[in-house]
Amino acid sequence: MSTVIRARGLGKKYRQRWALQDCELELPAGRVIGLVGPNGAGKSTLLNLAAGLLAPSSGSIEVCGGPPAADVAQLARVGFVAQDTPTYGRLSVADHLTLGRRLNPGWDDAVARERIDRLGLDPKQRAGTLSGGQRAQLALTMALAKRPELLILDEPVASLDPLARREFMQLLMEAVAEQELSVVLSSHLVSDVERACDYLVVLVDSRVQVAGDLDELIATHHRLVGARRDPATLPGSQQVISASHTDRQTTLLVRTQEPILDPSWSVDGINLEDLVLAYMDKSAPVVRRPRLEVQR
Ligand SMILES: Nc1ncnc2c1ncn2[C@@H]1O[C@H](COP(=O)(O)OP(=O)(O)OP(=O)(O)O)[C@@H](O)[C@H]1O
Repeated sequence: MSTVIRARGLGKKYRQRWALQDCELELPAGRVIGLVGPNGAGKSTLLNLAAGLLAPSSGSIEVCGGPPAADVAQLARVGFVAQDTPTYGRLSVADHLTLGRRLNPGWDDAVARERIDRLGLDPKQRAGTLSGGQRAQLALTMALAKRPELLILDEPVASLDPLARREFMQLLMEAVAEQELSVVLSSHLVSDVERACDYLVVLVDSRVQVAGDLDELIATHHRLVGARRDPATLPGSQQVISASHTDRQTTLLVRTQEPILDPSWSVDGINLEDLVLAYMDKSAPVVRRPRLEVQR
């Protein structure tokens, strides 16, 4: 398995406050990786470090085998769409493609034109007069036409309506099917991750809580419901991620590779939303639990 992003003890501090801490990641190439977490968790910070727009305060990060944005070749390997899907308001759609062609050695003009055509964008229209959804699509088209090895998307659909969001994700998934591409996509919408991603990283309060293959994570996490019990009495092979109790009943979310044989538990599978919320719960004090949007 080759690695597209490798972080070792990575941290970023703004003045006295850590936005990202002790980050250890080994993200596999050729996957669509969902980076999920509540507002302020550190997602943009991690993605900006990966894009080379920020320098680490501690540790190191490697992208596509080298330091981010270290030279022209490294810059060409990575396509980045920042959170506000930036475009040049006074330039037309066609001007954007000309700019892309001049700035990027591996630019694929056929891909860019075909996508603009398919999206029904008028090449003469200024980017400043496009709708939010069209601007996001233009930014994605620019990033894809670079033919990057890694595409980094920072909450690309956050400001889009559900239809524009779906169209954006559709275009992305088509591109992933057509090009050999690794994608890291941040979102606080579980539904986007569910639809698009096959690998998950959950980031809460500046720390990575869990990272892994999505199917494997879902298969190894279970909800246990039974008579009230101290979670500390569970076998060592069962890691308790979250626990809640009533007077008589205990509900746990546990991670284990092994079958749960204790007949006193009723055992259920979980979905992605349960998984993400459990890891948020695990890291957050009850009084200030972070918010995660679950939109369908
Ligand atoms: N330039 C900056 N100066 C000071 N603090 C910053 C700066 N950028 C981010 N932060 C802080 O770092 C923390 C992480 O921010 P970051 O933008 O990485 O989170 P996020 O998970 O992307 O949030 P969101 O989902 O709201 O975009 C937050 O507490 C934020 O206030």
